[in-house]
Amino acid sequence: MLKVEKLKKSFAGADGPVPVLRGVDLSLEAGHTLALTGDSGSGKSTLLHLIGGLDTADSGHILLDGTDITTMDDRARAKLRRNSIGVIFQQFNLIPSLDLAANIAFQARLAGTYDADWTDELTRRLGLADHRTKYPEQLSGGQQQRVAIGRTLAARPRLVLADEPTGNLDETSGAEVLSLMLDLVGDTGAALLVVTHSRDLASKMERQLHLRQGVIER
Ligand SMILES: Nc1ncnc2c1ncn2[C@@H]1O[C@H](COP(=O)(O)OP(=O)(O)OP(=O)(O)O)[C@@H](O)[C@H]1O
Repeated sequence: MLKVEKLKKSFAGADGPVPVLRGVDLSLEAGHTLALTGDSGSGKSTLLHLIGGLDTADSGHILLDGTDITTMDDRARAKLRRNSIGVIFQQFNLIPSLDLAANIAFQARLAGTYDADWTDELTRRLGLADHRTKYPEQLSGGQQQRVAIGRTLAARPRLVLADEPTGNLDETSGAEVLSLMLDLVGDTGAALLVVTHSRDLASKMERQLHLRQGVIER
């Protein structure tokens, strides 16, 4: 479902462009999970942003179910992002003026895929049912992380991209949230790509790839 080919990306530096991704190749099938590890600054988040359509590559291809998103215009990419790709950021990005229930429903409503039963089930399974009317600032970090996961999965994306999804949680709640995320992703048949520093988290994914010096280590 996801195929990345010869992907390159540089950022402007004081002495000219600094290459971050030097030709990344990877693939991920529907219903499967993949961990991407690599040293700090190796380009993991950059790669995730490109796959998520949040930034554009210098060259190479990103195929989502056969459609090349690198050749799409901004509007088409935004639509694809809304309808097919779910991104879970480290910093939650919840909407402060919306309560928990509205935050969880937000993306699904935008995508036109809101399903009240599925959203209720997600809210319950994420252990958030008693907090529906609370606002983000009234929630703990772990609860906010679970809302961010719920919001993404409520829209039933085909591809879920997660950047350190348990980075702000202690070990026990991190493990709980991860196993819940794997169950929920399994239930929706989505593909999951997780960027992480944690070997433990990476080992819970079916496959692990390591990014080093701008390429996937073989
Ligand atoms: N918008 C930007 N402009 C300039 N340089 C950038 C930009 N985004 C990232 N970089 C640089 O690209 C490199 C890779 O950054 P990236 O955030 O992708 O790494 P990472 O592997 O996710 O790191 P970490 O594990 O620390 O989060 C870094 O050297 C960073 O400074």
